[in-house]
Amino acid sequence: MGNEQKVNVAIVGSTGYGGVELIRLLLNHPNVNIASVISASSAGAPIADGFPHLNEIMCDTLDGVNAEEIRRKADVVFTATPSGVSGKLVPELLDAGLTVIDLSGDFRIKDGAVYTAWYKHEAPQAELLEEAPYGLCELYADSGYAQGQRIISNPGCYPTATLLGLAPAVKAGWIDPASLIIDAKSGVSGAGRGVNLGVHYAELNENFKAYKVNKHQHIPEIEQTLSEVAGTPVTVTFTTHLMPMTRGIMCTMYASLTGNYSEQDFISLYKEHYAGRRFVRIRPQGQWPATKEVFGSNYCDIGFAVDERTKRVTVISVIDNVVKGAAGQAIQNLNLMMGWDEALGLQLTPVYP
Ligand SMILES: NC(=O)C1=CN([C@@H]2O[C@H](COP(=O)(O)OP(=O)(O)OC[C@H]3O[C@@H](n4cnc5c(N)ncnc54)[C@H](OP(=O)(O)O)[C@@H]3O)[C@@H](O)[C@H]2O)C=CC1
Ligand SMILES: CC(=O)N[C@@H](CCC(=O)OP(=O)(O)O)C(=O)O
Repeated sequence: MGNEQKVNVAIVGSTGYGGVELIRLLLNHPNVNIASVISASSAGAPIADGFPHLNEIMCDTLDGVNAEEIRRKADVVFTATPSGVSGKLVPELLDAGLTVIDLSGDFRIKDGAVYTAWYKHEAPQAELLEEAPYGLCELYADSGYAQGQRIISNPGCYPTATLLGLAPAVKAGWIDPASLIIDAKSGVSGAGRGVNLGVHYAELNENFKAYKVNKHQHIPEIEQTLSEVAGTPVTVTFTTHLMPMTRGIMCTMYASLTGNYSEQDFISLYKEHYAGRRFVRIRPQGQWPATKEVFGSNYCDIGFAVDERTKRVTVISVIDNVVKGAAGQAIQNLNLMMGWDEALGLQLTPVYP
């Protein structure tokens, strides 16, 4: 495809971890031209000044945040901006005629009051919350949710790993939705590029800590989708931990079985549920995924253990938070929105070792 036929995209928040990963992935996307990389704080500087790994790969200068200027250069814009920022910026971008894929939490929760209760700031307008489909590709692609949309809300990193790991069993009625416990761990890049004491090297190295216990903003996002899948309100116990590693999320999830289902039954159920979905890989019996096995890729790997003694199943789900949990899934959403193969630009083998 010649450059003139490619879709021109812009990235707001291109100096953050999500934005810079979008750059890495989109540079290899056959149908996309990165027309503008945008920064609120460093406009005018060459992007490679702050990111020397882009030297001689990307010579662009950072643009400022101006909806009309973005529209002059691009058709689609990724907003890899903090929650609260996206909620205010996205309406301006839509008014300028742009199509938006938002990576923040601002458009995921469909009830504005619930959003405000968890995120502690005002929700975007209700019409936009309703308009923006929740882009969890493997759960909704068959409904054609993305095609023709002018805004898609990209799921959160923890919800992606959790929902892909639990939805098929909840939908099949094999686990009691009242019994769900999710023990989640993330690498520190999940907290973004900003510096604070909690992510300081000396605080995190050789350490492992829980945070936001029962207060994490991803709880309502997880409950919203599981309730929809179960057809009944679902609440979850969800505990997040920080791991001394850069990338990766592992969710270890526990649920009570509603019948005598074996590990092999779970493997068959999930393989059927995700048939044709290339980014979900179901592990064979007795094999549980590790974060390194998806590092740098758009895969979500899932494994199971059934405990006949306790009548519970343990589901283990891993993703790379920056790829499947953010930039990779956002590109998957772009592909679906454009009617392209969902894997375009995303056929990445995990980095190993
Ligand atoms: N990191 C991850 O693993 C994941 C992140 N997300 C979500 O994606 C979004 C981006 O996350 P991440 O990249 O990690 O965050 P970072 O903190 O690394 O980057 C955020 C970027 O937003 C830009 N920004 C801040 N304020 C404004 C503003 N007022 N207007 C325009 N741009 C602004 C900043 O750059 P500058 O000042 O140069 O403009 C910065 O580059 C967040 O909403 C996050 O919650 C979702 C899933 C996973
Ligand atoms: C390790 C770490 O701090 N992770 C972040 C994930 C934030 C995120 O992705 O935020 P939204 O999806 O809500 O936009 C956290 O736990 O808050």
